[in-house]
Formats: sequence, structure tokens, C-alpha cells
Amino acid sequence: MLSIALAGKPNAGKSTFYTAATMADVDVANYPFTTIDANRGVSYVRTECPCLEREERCTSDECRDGKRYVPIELLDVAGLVPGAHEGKGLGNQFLDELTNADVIINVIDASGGTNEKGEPVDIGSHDPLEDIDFIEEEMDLWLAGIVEGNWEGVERKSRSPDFDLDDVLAEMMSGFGASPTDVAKILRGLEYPDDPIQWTDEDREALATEIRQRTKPIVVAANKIDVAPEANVDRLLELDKPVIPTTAEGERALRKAAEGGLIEYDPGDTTLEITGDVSDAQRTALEGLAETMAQWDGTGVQAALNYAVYDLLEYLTAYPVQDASKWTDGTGDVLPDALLLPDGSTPVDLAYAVHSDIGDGYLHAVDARSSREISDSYELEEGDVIKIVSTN
Ligand SMILES: Nc1nc2c(ncn2[C@@H]2O[C@H](COP(=O)(O)OP(=O)(O)OP(=O)(O)O)[C@@H](O)[C@H]2O)c(=O)[nH]1
Repeated sequence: MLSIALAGKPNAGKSTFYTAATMADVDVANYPFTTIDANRGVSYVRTECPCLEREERCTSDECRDGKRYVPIELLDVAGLVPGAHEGKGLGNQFLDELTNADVIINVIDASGGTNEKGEPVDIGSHDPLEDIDFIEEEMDLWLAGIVEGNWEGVERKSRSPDFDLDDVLAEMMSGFGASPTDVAKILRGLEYPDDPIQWTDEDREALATEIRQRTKPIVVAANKIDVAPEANVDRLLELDKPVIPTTAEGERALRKAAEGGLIEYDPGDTTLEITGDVSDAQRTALEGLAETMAQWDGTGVQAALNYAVYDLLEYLTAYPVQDASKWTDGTGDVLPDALLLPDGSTPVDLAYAVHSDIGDGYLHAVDARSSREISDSYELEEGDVIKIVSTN
């Protein structure tokens, strides 16, 4: 399963984001919230379900009136502080956890109400722009430290006659989650001496930065927009980096209210509707939230998760079915599965994602919309419904 890590300074709102995003909406998923451990849970990206094109909606628990929720793993990496790579704060352990993630959401306090260490200060008194780069810097320095730690081994290997620096670097990088394509791109983007003994600290740091950029893309969640000075959010949005305004607290309140039957709201909606008996205080709070959502296009929590998967990682959703005309699996369930695959994936990749042991059993694939056979090299598109024809 794709894995998204929430990182950022203490008190930026990571745990609130995590709780909101992993809170099962009883109406969407009628199975219990799957806790893997305290900081690792299941959340969802939202997309349009292909069942919207048909008369009847699909039977999946993860589809609500055509809003399709596709599971991903969410990690809550406790607060990082500047100097973490040297073991400051809770330090390295959390940087280590980030290596398990495919993409990072850097949660910052856009209200400027927490200082560089994450301690509460008056709203507006800390500049949130200062909180953006430090995660990248900490990760780069920490990775550079690991590369440095491995370097003696690389130098030793270089004495062997069949030494190939690129092979050794590729092996090291795969440990950080770099795919062979990433490795090729990283090595192409760098200039470095062939002889490892001549490498300087700068060469190793440049390598670390490239690895981080390729393997850990980051989107910033500019959190606490409900209380942030608007100018702060505007300045953040002007940066040449992906930034999504969020209110994690708002999303948590909405999910709770929806669960309690007070409102109609599905994660990612930009509006809410009060449908239950609410107190005056609840009405005022909900109306305030509705205003924030109108201004920023929702609470941003779903938008940040979606941005991480569909924009930064460039994944798409494909729907494997067994019956190409009814769009069902073997038991008659309509569009039971939605799978996230990298852009550029083919029907063969989908076949492997469905049955990892398909091997030579794959015969061909059918586009369920047109009922036509598609070529093995066809590049899947968002929302494709595909029947895999195999011998097993
Ligand atoms: N106004 C407002 N407050 C928020 C929002 N999100 C979180 N908070 C508050 O910010 C404080 C810190 O939130 P947490 O979620 O505990 O922060 P954290 O980043 O997980 O902190 P650590 O666990 O220390 O790393 C809490 O009092 C939250 O209620 C938001 O969107 N708006």
C-alpha cells in the first residue's frame, strides 16, 4: 500500500491531521478503523468512481454516491525540530521512519502561533515560511550522514578490479527506497569523481539532496487556516512549492459531526449541510467552518492527501473486473477494487498488482468501457476499468 508520512514541528497539527484522516466514516467504511499501530493507520485518497457513468452505483464499501475512497497508509511521524539529524529533540528515530514513506506531507502551523521549536507563541509572531525548508534540510543532512557512514566501505570496494561506482551507489540508494529509474536519474543529475577517495563532503551532500528529492517528494499542509492571518497563507501559496491550506481541527470536527448524524459531509467535500439537531454553539461552530471551507475550497485534508498521491507521486486509479460488461468480480460485486498504480503503468502491471503470481498466465486485457482488447503496452488512464484475461 502507498505510504504517506506526516512530518513537521511539534504542535503543527500532525496528530490532529492523522486522527481526522484515519477516522473511519461509518457510512463509507463499515469495518473498524484498521490501526496498524498508534502512528500508522489507513486513510484514503478520493477520486471519482466510474460507477457514476452507470445507472446503478457500485457495491464497494469505499464508494459513496460515486465518491470513491482508495486506501493508503498514513504515518504520523512525531515532531521534528531543527537539529534532529544530530539527535536533537526526538531526533534520528523519526527521520528513520520517514524512509518508509513514499511521499511526505509537511504540516506547518500557518498561523505563526508556534515558534521554531514548536512551542506556543502569540498567533502571527513566528514566520511560518521558516518552517518549510528545515524538514528538507534535516533530511538532507541526515541522509548525507548515512552516505558518509557508508563511504569507507565504498572506498574499500573501489580497490577491487571489477569495481563500478554506479553499481555501488545504486545499491546504497535502493536502501533509501530509490527505484532503478530513480537511481539512473539521480546519477545523471550529478557530477562527481569516479574515484570515491576523491569525493568531498559537498559531493556526498549533493548526492543526499538528489536522493531525497527523487525519493521523498513533499507537499506542505499550511495548517490552522481557521485562525491564520490570511496574509500568511497567501505568502505560503506564492512559494514555488506545492502548498495546500488546511484545517486539520476543522476536518476532525466535521468527521465527528458526520458520524454523529449532525451533518452531511464526505471527506473532500467543499460544503457541509446541517441535517441533525444541533445546539446554538454547534451551529455557530459549523457555520464558521463552512465559511473557512468556502474561502479555501474545503478543509484541505483530503486535498493534501490527494495532491501527494495523484500530483506528486503521479499515480492513477484503475479498476480490475472479471466481467467486462457488468463491471463485476466473480461474485457479482460492481467495481469491488480500486488500485493505485504509477502513471505509465500498463495492463500487465495491473495484472501483477491483482495477482502477483500471474507469471506466464497473463493473456491479454480488455477495456471494459469499449469491450475492446487493448495492447499490452497501453498506458492506463485514471478511472480505467479493465478485465484481465489469464489462464489462471
Ligand atoms: N486552530 C486550529 N488548531 C489546530 C488545528 N490543527 C491542530 N490544531 C491544534 O494545535 C495543537 C497541536 O496539535 P497536534 O495535532 O497535537 O500537533 P502535532 O504536530 O501532532 O504535535 P506533536 O505531537 O507534538 O508533534 C492542538 O491544540 C490542536 O488542537 C487547526 O486546523 N486549527
